[in-house]
Amino acid sequence: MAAQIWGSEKRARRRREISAKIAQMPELHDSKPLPFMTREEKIMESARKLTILTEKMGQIIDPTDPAELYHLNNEVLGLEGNPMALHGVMFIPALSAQASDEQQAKWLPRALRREIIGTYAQTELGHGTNLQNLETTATYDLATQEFVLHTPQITALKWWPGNLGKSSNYAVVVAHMIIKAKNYGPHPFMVQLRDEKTHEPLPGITIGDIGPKMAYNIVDNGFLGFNKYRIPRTNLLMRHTKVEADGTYIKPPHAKINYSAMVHVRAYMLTGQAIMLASALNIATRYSSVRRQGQIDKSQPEVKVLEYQTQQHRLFPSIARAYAFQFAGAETVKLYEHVLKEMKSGNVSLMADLHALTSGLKSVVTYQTGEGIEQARMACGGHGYSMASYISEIYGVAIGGCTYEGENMVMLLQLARYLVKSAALVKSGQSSKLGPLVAYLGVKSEPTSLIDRIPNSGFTEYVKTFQHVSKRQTLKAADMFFGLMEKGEKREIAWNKCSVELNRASRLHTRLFIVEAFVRRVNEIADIRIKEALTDLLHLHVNYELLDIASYALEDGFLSASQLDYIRDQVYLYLGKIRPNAVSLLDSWEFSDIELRSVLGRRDGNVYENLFKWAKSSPLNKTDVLSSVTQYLKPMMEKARL
Ligand SMILES: CC/C=C\C/C=C\C/C=C\C/C=C\C/C=C\C/C=C/C(=O)SCCNC(=O)CCNC(=O)[C@H](O)C(C)(C)COP(=O)(O)OP(=O)(O)OC[C@H]1O[C@@H](n2cnc3c(N)ncnc32)[C@H](O)[C@@H]1OP(=O)(O)O
Ligand SMILES: Cc1cc2nc3c(=O)[nH]c(=O)nc-3n(C[C@H](O)[C@H](O)[C@H](O)COP(=O)(O)OP(=O)(O)OC[C@H]3O[C@@H](n4cnc5c(N)ncnc54)[C@H](O)[C@@H]3O)c2cc1C
Repeated sequence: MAAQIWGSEKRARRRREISAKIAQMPELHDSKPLPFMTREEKIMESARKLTILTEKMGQIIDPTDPAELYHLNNEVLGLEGNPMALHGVMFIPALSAQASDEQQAKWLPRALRREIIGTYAQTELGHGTNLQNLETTATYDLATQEFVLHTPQITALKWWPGNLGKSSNYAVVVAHMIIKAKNYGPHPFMVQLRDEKTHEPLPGITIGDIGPKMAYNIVDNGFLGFNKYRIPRTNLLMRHTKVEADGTYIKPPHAKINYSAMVHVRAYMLTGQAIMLASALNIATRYSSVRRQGQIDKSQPEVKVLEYQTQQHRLFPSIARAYAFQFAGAETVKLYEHVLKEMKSGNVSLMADLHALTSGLKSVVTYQTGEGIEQARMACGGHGYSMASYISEIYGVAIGGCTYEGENMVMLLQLARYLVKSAALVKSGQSSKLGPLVAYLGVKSEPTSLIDRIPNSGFTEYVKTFQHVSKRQTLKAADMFFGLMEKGEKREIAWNKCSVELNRASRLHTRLFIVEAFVRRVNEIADIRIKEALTDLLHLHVNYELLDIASYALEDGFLSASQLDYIRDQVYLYLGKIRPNAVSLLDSWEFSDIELRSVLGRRDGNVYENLFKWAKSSPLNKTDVLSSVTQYLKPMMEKARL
């Protein structure tokens, strides 16, 4: 199963080898539990381990393999981030995709050797989503052949970029490029921020940390201001766009090609989210198979809480989602790598499809991951609320994904643009022009769903039902939009008035893609036992998801009430079938105790002993009487007794 999850036998084996090596290297372990550290201590601890990793990485992993690097990061540095999180996730990808060969030769080897630390500075205090209204300017000075970076007012301060505050000395900075008083829109520039020897900010740069966040606090998200700060013309990233010495602007082959670093993260973060969801579920499911509370049959002893149907219903559909996201994520990364290769050689024809797909997936996956992790936390009762479970930290980090790389509502609306264009093709009889991901919009469906009507139809009728509701909602939202415009409404106003319906269409389309990715994977599996276990999980997935969106299929009578009862019964049937495999389905992700960082979810299952040991090690318990008591509470009580 691990081979299915991680993509191959080899990958699963390598993960085990890497975990085993790390287990033997105490210098790479947390020196004490992270929840007992201050933010400063965590940052220090992370930098310590990061430095050792830079020295020893080659002994543990193949540093050119992103999957091995990601696993190493998760084990050693953990999901709360590290001082170079953005260096690998955005800085290097931005340089790789957007710098010219000459620029790459100059900067990439230095970045890869970690001679310099970089980040991606785009968002500002006043604007994140609306890139067209960013305020930082890069004005070309023809006389010196330099760009002058400037922050005209407080709202133009860069705000949020990870590791910008304290760790990075370089950044890819996005600024509006102005040449001879003409604004060419946002463009990426390579900018040195700090002196390479002293790490002091360079003159003209104001920089710092934005303060503690809901989670992800090892990362020093930062602010940055420029006071007429000059960089050479050749620091504009020039793979696709060029500015010649005389100020001549050569435009890129696609207007949004400079957005590729964002698409990179959107494509890769899906499996990252799946891992966080599976981690939380692993903790909760292990704990639920140890925790005994109450009886189902009063004549019998107390049961493991995992025997309760409500507990299974809380956890198992999310287990199915974690697998589904992992499989959909693997497909998306493949597509991304393909499009990136094409893009580098000038073929931009697939960019719109990739953008639409990643925008939808990013939104649905992060939202459902958040839901699933929070349910996992509640499924642990009181102990879920303790940092000993570590689930609240996992939640805090994962939920950030709903906001970063494009706020979810906004990204759903990006997919909706693509769906509306596709709907227009269908309506004008040009269905043959539809891309493969939306081809179903042009296919006529049966008048009613055939779920429960055709024996042994596998998952076909489910997929057709998802296609039907997605198509119907897309066409309905598009009709609403076109209708408003026909009535004379301005395009943007009409769009806003339909945006809730449009986003519903985007979610349904994305959920269809996820279901199809799961079906595709299960169909490929040769090992009969693995296929059986994943088929059960897929049954739960399609029935649970369909029940969740049933109103769309009921409103036009595509599903009947009796079919809905059948679907509901299937959910209950598969909850029971999955119960014996539940812990194994999560243990198959092979998270080590080091990586999971959960006292509650340790592999040994000694929950109570581990919790008591953990509580005793709390810094508050170093002394029996705290100074808060001697200084305040004791005098208060004494005064009251007089
Ligand atoms: C094995 C694993 C290995 C590695 C692991 C890697 C990753 C680990 C996982 C997780 C990451 C962990 C930690 C990182 C944590 C945080 C990092 C966070 C970073 C950031 O947040 S960076 C800042 C991100 N900011 C945004 O995302 C801003 C969002 N806004 C936008 O993107 C745009 O403004 C928006 C909304 C798309 C609109 O753009 P614009 O106004 O310019 O365009 P229009 O709306 O007018 O649209 C015009 C047209 O262009 C199309 N389009 C837009 N974007 C794209 C694109 N990217 N590609 C192609 N086409 C695009 C759009 O659809 C329109 O087309 P149309 O006219 O409809 O045809
Ligand atoms: C943990 C974390 C890490 C980050 N890391 C980085 C980084 O490394 N580099 C970087 O540059 N940035 C980073 N960011 C910033 C992040 O990319 C932005 O916060 C994000 O893009 C959302 O933009 P915003 O904050 O401007 O939200 P806003 O756009 O102000 O969103 C506020 C509300 O307005 C709604 N809204 C906005 N526009 C529209 C619209 N057109 N239609 C409908 N609704 C709309 C949104 O849906 C939301 O409900 C990070 C953020 C976080 C939380």
